[in-house]
Amino acid sequence: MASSFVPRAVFPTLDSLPRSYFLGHHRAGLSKMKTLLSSIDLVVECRDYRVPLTSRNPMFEESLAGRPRLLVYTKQDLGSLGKPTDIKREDIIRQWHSPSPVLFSSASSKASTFQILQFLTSDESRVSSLTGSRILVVGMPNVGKSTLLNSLRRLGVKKGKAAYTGAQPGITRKIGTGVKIAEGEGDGEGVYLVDTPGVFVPYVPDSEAMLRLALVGSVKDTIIAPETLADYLLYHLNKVKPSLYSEYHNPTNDISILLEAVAHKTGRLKKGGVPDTEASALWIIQRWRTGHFGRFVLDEVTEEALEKKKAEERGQAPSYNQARKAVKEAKRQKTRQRLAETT
Ligand SMILES: Nc1nc2c(ncn2[C@@H]2O[C@H](COP(=O)(O)OP(=O)(O)OP(=O)(O)O)[C@@H](O)[C@H]2O)c(=O)[nH]1
Repeated sequence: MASSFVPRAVFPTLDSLPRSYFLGHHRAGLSKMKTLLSSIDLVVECRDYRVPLTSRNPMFEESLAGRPRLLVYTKQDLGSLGKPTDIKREDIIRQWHSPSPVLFSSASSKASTFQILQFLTSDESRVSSLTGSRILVVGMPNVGKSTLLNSLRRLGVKKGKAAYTGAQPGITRKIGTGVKIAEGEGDGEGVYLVDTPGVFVPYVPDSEAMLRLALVGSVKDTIIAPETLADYLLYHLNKVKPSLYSEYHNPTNDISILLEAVAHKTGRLKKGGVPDTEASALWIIQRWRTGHFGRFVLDEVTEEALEKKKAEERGQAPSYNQARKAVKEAKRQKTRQRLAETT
C-alpha cells in the first residue's frame, strides 16, 4: 500500500562513476573567452534552475573575473511551480550572488525574456558609444544559452533563430561573432550577444553531483548508464511524490521493477517480449527533462546548505591541475583494482 512506502533516505555513493567531462572544446572555448574579455562589457552566466549549487563552475569566475556579471537561472519552468517554497528558494539564490544581479528564465515565458532584455539594454554606462554593447553568454553544457540568445533576438529585433539548439550537450562548439539583440542609435550600434560552447566543471567532487549534472543533461547520455541515471531519478521522484509515476507502477525503490513496467506499458520490448530496460530508462529521463514526472529542483537550496557549500568551496575547490591529477589517480586505482581481481 502507498501509505506504508518508505523512500530511500540516501542514494549510494558510486565510486566507479566518472567525475569529469572536461572536453577539448571546453578548454579551447574557455581560452578563447579569456582573449575576448577586453572587448566584452558584461558576462551573462547561465545556470540550470534545477541544480543551482551543483552547476556552479568556478572556472567562469576565475577566468572571466573583472567584468560585471548577470546570473540567469534558466529552465525555471522545469523546477518551479511558483509556490511560496519556490519564491523563497529564489530569494536565497539572489542573496547568494549579491551584489551581482540574478534573473530567472523560461524559454516559454515571454515575460522572463523581456525582463532579461530590459536589463541588457537599460544600463547606459555599459554601452560603449562606438561599438555598441558586447555581452558574452557562458554556462555549463546544455543549460540553454543558445535558446536564450534566440529568444532575446526574436523579442529584441524580431529576427529568427541565429544559434543551433538541441537536447544533448555540445551543440555549440565555437564562439560566435556576436548576434544583435537590440538596435542602437547609430550605424553598427546596438546590443550584441556572443554565444559560447558550454564548459563543464573540471572535476566533480562526488558521484551524486555528477548524477545531478547528468540528469539535467549537462553530460552526454552515453557517459553514465541510463539505468543508473533512471535509478537516481527514481530516488528523487520518491522523495518528492511517488504518485508522479503512478501511471506505470505503485511506489517502489527498485528501478528494475519500474523500468519493466514502463517497457510493457510503452511497448519498449526486445525480441521475445523482453523489456528493453535501457530504452525505458532513457525514455523516463527524457520525459523528466521535458517537464513530465514532476517539476522540481535536485539541489537542496536552504540557507544552511548554501553556507555549507560556500565553506566547502573555500576549503577545497580544486584547481584544474589538481582535478586532472585526481582523475588520473582514480583511473590508476581502477586499473590496479581490475588487475588484482584478475590475478
Ligand atoms: N523547458 C525548457 N527547456 C529549455 C529551456 N531553455 C532551453 N531548453 C532546452 O534545453 C536544451 C538545450 O538548449 P540549448 O540552448 O541548446 O543549450 P546550450 O547551453 O546552448 O547547449 P551547448 O550547445 O551544450 O552549449 C534544448 O533542448 C532546449 O530546447 C527552458 O527555459 N525551458
